[in-house]
Amino acid sequence: MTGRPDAPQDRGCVVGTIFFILGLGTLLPWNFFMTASLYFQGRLNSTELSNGTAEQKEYYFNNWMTFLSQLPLLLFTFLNSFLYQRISETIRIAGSLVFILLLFILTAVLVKVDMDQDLFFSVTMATIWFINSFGAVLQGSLFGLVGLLPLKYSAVFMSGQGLAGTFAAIAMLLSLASDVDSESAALGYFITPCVGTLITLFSYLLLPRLEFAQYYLNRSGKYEEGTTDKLLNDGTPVETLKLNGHANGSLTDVKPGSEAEAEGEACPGGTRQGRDPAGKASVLEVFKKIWVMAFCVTFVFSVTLSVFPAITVDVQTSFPGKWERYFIAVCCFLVFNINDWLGRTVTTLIHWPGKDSRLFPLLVVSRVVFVPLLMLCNVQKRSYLPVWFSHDAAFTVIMALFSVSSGYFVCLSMSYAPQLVEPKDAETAGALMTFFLALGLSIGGALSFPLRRLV
Ligand SMILES: O=c1[nH]cnc2c1ncn2[C@@H]1O[C@H](CO)[C@@H](O)[C@H]1O
Repeated sequence: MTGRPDAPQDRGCVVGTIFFILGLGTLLPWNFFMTASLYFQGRLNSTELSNGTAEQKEYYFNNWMTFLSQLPLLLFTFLNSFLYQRISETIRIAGSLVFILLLFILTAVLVKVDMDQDLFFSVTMATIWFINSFGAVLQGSLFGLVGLLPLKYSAVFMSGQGLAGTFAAIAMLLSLASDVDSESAALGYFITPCVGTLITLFSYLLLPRLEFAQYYLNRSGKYEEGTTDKLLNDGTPVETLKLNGHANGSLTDVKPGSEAEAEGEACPGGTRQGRDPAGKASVLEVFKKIWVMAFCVTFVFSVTLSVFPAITVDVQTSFPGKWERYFIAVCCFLVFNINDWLGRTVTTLIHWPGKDSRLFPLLVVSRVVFVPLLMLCNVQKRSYLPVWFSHDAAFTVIMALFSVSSGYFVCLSMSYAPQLVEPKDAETAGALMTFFLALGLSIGGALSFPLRRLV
């Protein structure tokens, strides 16, 4: 670690905490929305009387939800990689958060509104599409932003994302244990993300006021054109950190200079560079430098989503009785999310294998063994495969290793990628990696259908 004499410190880890909240805030809403799928299905599957005969219409809610969440995620993370420079970062991030907030308020209000099933289905599907479109722009932009900070911050951001899943799993468990009706549970599932999104929005707006964030986030010159570029482009330490105002005025009153000691971590490229849009590498050039990490994140998520949750939710406990009710919530969702979070969080301390190591992609590919291992657990109903691991403990151990490794390798891939390019291209690298993350989620989700049939 090389100290930089002119780098301000992240006093009290405020910037770290903000990025943790931003991570949490990007995934919390959608995780809660998915947890409420029983409420949606309950509203859609009640029997309706039409032409005098009772009729139950099949909406294939889960399939549509998967499709209409993955498609905009792929589309908008892809578009964001190319177009992010054309729309100001504040608009992309704050704007997405505001729309996500409004969509959740709408969903919460609809809990209390009686509605024709077809209309309810259409409104819900449109909501799913828009939440994920804005979520994609939000994530792509934040991964770009966090790539400009030292490596540790990517890990902190992803750790926040991991905690979102754990919260959703705990909420699921609480609602199971407390026997609340599906309407009240749904209200809780939609109001919590409203509050979460508001906190996230305020945290984001605080960022430009912090010296540490200004120092790193302005290195790419995203807040200003012209003068600062020339000031910073020569790569020599700058005594006075002179920053222009944010394009929309939110970055002002920067205290000149920094008396702080080095934060203890080097910035990605070691030299400060200003932003010169014309000097940025093309998306293809950036891809050529980060393709190994892009492959890794895609592969890790493809393996993870190919069995979780589609196959693991069908595992049955070897201890019938009261435990049966909680088994999936605990051993599938809680175990996955806690360990996924742990795996992400340790990368704030451990970075092994290194970003150029061949062992890294090798370990990522070797995670494929978890697919047969989980298929050989007590998945019911099954047609072809034998049960090798019928005991709950065996399933839990396999799940724990599967999810720790998922979180660990995803987090390292996402953190390493911006370090493989010049600082001016770190934002493009982060945005592009978000697309590959989404690609992994989609490939995994698609593979889960044939794999489930193979069990
Ligand atoms: O939109 C997303 N962005 C980033 N990670 C996601 C997203 N959706 C799901 N996961 C991640 O996929 C794994 C299984 O659910 C979890 O690690 C979760 O955090």
